[in-house]
Amino acid sequence: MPFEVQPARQTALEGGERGVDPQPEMVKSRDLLADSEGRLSGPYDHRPRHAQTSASMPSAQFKVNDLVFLPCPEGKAEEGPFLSGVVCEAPESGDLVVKVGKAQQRVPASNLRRRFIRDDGATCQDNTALVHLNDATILENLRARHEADEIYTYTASVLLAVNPYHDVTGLYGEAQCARYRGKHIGALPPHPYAIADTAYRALVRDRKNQGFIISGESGAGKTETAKIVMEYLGYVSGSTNQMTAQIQRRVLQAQPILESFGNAVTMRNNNSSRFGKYNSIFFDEDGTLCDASVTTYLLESSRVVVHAKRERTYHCFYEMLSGLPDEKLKKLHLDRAKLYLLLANEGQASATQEETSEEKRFHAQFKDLDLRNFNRLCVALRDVGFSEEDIDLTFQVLAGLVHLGDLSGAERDDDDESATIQLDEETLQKAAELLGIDSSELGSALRRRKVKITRVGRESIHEVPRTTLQFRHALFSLIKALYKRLFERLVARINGSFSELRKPATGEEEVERCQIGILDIYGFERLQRNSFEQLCINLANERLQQYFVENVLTAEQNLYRREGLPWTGLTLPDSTPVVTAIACTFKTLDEYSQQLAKGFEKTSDEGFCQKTVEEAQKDPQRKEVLKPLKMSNKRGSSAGLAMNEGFIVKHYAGQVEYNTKGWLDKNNDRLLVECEELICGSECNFVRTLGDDEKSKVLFRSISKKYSADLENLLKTLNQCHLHYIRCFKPNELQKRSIFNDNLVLDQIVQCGTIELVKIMHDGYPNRCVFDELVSRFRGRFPMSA
Ligand SMILES: Nc1ncnc2c1ncn2[C@@H]1O[C@H](COP(=O)(O)OP(=O)(O)OP(=O)(O)O)[C@@H](O)[C@H]1O
Repeated sequence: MPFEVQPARQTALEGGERGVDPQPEMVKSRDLLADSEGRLSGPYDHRPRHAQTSASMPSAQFKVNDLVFLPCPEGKAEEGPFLSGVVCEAPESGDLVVKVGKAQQRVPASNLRRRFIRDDGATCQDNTALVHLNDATILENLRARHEADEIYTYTASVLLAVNPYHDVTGLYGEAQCARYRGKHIGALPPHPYAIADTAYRALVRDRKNQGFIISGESGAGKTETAKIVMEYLGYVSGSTNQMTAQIQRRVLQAQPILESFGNAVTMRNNNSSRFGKYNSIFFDEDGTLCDASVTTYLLESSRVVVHAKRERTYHCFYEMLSGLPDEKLKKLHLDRAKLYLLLANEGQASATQEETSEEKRFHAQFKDLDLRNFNRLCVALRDVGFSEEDIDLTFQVLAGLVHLGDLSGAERDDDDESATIQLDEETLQKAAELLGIDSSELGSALRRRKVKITRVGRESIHEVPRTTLQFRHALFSLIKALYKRLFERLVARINGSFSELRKPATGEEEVERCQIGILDIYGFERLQRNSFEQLCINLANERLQQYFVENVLTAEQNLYRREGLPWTGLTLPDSTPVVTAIACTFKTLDEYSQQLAKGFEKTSDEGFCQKTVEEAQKDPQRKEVLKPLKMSNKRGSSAGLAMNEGFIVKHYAGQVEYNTKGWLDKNNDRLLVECEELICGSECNFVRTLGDDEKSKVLFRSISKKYSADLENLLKTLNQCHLHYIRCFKPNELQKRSIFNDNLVLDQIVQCGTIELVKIMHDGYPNRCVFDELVSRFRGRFPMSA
């Protein structure tokens, strides 16, 4: 190499015996981590060193008084995954004796992890700077930082964020943005502002697209972190003119709209995003914000009609009921105090008085928040350019859906083939009026279905009563389709509002723009009942995890090999078998959904499930990751499912049991023809535009195919960006501050590949620069002769 890049400063750890430090207690931590000028080593700021990262160490490597972690004995998991102790006896071979509290126990060396306590009690801002690197010390570091409200920690270039579940004073805002502006990573405590600043400077300097992948479980803090990043980008890109200021405001104001319509209270998060989103912010050649857009992915539309106990449907419904003034509610025939079926949990149609009171109490806790968020939503809608009429129409459609939902408790005497469903006429009228649909046509479409009968070569259409199940299916499909399209309409309006602000074309060539994309996508899900939506969500997580492995971990190892560095390599997780298994599952699902749409009576969810499992078992790779349900008894699996009602997928983040009931239908984007005709024929312009009047009367349009294609497009977009990763962690399931559940966090650390990342970054060369880039940046400073 003609120009050698010096690794960063050497630390005192360097050069010691591999993995053997001087007696930790006797060495000042400052000595260990300081360079020759006494500066503490921080992120990107240490030479490669080879600490032990795995638990398996020979006993000879331990000495008496060494601090260690040992795994918590089985059955005591609630105490956390590790116990801390100190070595009291270290024979050359055989088990060591470790003191834990007052007790002593014999432990094989391979079960021990080394521990180190700094004299000053300081934590590490970058996990790669930990003296001993293993899962237990990373966990300890994150816990100590979380306790001190230092919620951000680097792992080389990846930012880890542990949700504080409260507003940490002084952490954000303009003064903090100003502090981070123009500073190198590591100059200040870890922060999303620092990563955002790095991305922005790289965009301006190198004219290269930048991307943020923000990942983590539900409730880990992805959406909040995405907003923090956007806030910083808005700040740093300045508001030099009115248009920029307006775009900035709209980018930020789009978020409450998306949250009201796309987020809901779930068991894991009171503000859970039930869709994925990719926010793109465009900058012109001077780094001024000039445009923005948002792309959304697969809204969980089933939540509009069913949600579990102690969960809610989308916020906007409750916000509307809490916030609309009385006279507007009256016009929409809504009663603030009523518990509507759409807004209550699944069992409400037949709930006892006690259950209804409990449900009301559950909803009451969100009342004030709903009211505040209603006002926030209205301000945001106006800021983004919605007229008062548009806002009223949006609530009108929501109210129409609420009344439609109230029809869902209707029953029919299914023993009498000629009987039709008994619908409450007043409710039907209210729904029809608000949606601009003729109430008798609405009633008729819900009560009867059209059947094509061919006799002696002649086709005729007959109407037959729907069974209770068929009625509910038609009603729910109508509600889901209208809500999903309303959501898509809002997203389109938000995007349209950015283009309205864009500079009018001057006839000159469009300026070259670069973008920063921020991906906030639903985290891995393993619920009590996992359906089609969870498989889609988990596929996205598999693909993104694989992307991370390939683009960060594998790329890093390849670079070391190319540069001729001594590197033994790590075995990295490979998502390919799971991704292939899901792709094959979707293919089979499409075949079956298509057949169902065409009216093949024998096509069933069970048939699809059976074929999926059978096909997987024939393929040596797929059968390792997609398995039949484990039957705990003859009747069903542990979750009570029968053999052909589901399957198990072994994801990188754990094993998930999927329930395949209803998938053939869920996978079809086309609405029943009778219901589609109602929307397209509405007297209300706004509702009519929500119709899908595709002329080709195809009966099936695959949701899984569209979703997979969207996902691949997203990955292509990410491929064109320089990526920055933020991994969010959830410290407890209770959504409470100051609780750090070690087991829960350790699971997340392991699942997201942090251990491998730390190992690679720590043992490798965290500072590097491509030779050509270096030359071009510093050319001006070289002597003429160079
Ligand atoms: N940096 C933060 N500061 C304060 N509170 C936070 C922060 N990050 C998250 N929270 C709290 O945690 C809650 C959940 O965060 P968020 O909605 O961002 O999670 P998520 O990962 O996007 O979840 P989901 O996948 O369910 O949408 C927030 O409503 C907020 O109360």
